[in-house]
Amino acid sequence: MCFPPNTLSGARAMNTASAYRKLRELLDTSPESGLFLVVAGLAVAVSSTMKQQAAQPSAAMVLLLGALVASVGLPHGGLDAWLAQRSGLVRGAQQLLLFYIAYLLTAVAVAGFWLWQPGLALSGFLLYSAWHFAGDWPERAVPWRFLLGIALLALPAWMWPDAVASIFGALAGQEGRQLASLMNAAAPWLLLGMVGGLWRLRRHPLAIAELGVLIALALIVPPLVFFLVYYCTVHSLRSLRRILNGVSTAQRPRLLALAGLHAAIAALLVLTAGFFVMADGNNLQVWLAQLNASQGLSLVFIGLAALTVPHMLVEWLVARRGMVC
Ligand SMILES: CC1=C(/C=C/C(C)=C/C=C/C(C)=C/C=C/C=C(C)/C=C/C=C(C)/C=C/C2=C(C)CCCC2(C)C)C(C)(C)CCC1
Repeated sequence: MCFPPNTLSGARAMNTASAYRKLRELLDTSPESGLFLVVAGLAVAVSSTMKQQAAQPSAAMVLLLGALVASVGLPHGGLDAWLAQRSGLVRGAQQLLLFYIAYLLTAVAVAGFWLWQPGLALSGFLLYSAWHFAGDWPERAVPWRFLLGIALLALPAWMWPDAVASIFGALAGQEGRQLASLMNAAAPWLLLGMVGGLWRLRRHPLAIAELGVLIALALIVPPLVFFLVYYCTVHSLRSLRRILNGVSTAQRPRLLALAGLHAAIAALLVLTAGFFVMADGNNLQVWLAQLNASQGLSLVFIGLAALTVPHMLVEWLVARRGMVC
């Protein structure tokens, strides 16, 4: 079919305008996606100068990891007690106290299991994280949700085998290194399956864009940078936004303060537990001054693994009562 030239350019302009309007609408409902795309672009630009040092995570990188996880990542779990109360799972002060005790005991049990069986604990952590992270997108069918999450976590081990082996080695010794090489071998096949499964998200262009950028990010930037960009922008902020969307504007500052308070307590508890396990008779000041990158990684990731289990349990119990989190 032929059009006079001015009709064609008019049609093109209308298409561009409506695509732009659609993109604005999508980003308005999911502002963290816009932030993620910008931060991901910056991470790619910066990491081109970082590649060599990043093979072994440095102390500075681990310090940044700890600071960002504590300040941006932890708060999304800091509303678990509030969610439990709001959904009716927990009623009254006595049940709230029991909730806190159960939450802490579950976290301590996971950390204890990690110290006893680090290889198994790391494998379990990767599996339940894969399930948990895939919940950030609308895919709900069990095999695809697992595939999506596992592929995302395996991708860094493909292009960054040494860095991932050294991180997993710090977390679980030789078994951790073996797991990294298993993930390195599986990553291309998982990627193939994941890309093949993306058609299931065809009605969600923003989800496809995010996953496409995440795949590129996992392959281009060092593993800890990939984790930080995804975890802090997409995972944590999305989870907070979903909760805050369900309350009035007036309630939001109080909820954010509550999330921050719980995050600070959780970070302090993880540090205290780390001190008791790792200090080796040193006082707090000496222990903190001597903390190396490998111990810092253990503190952050074993701490996260321990908190993730009660966090996921609360999410599951609350979702069964019809609440979004
Ligand atoms: C409520 C409460 C509280 C709080 C809580 C919280 C705050 C929580 C949080 C939670 C959370 C916040 C969770 C998280 C999660 C996370 C995750 C799940 C992660 C994962 C990761 C991974 C899996 C990674 C991997 C890797 C590596 C390691 C290296 C590189 C590569 C890669 C990336 C692969 C407390 C205790 C105070 C008390 C009681 C109650």
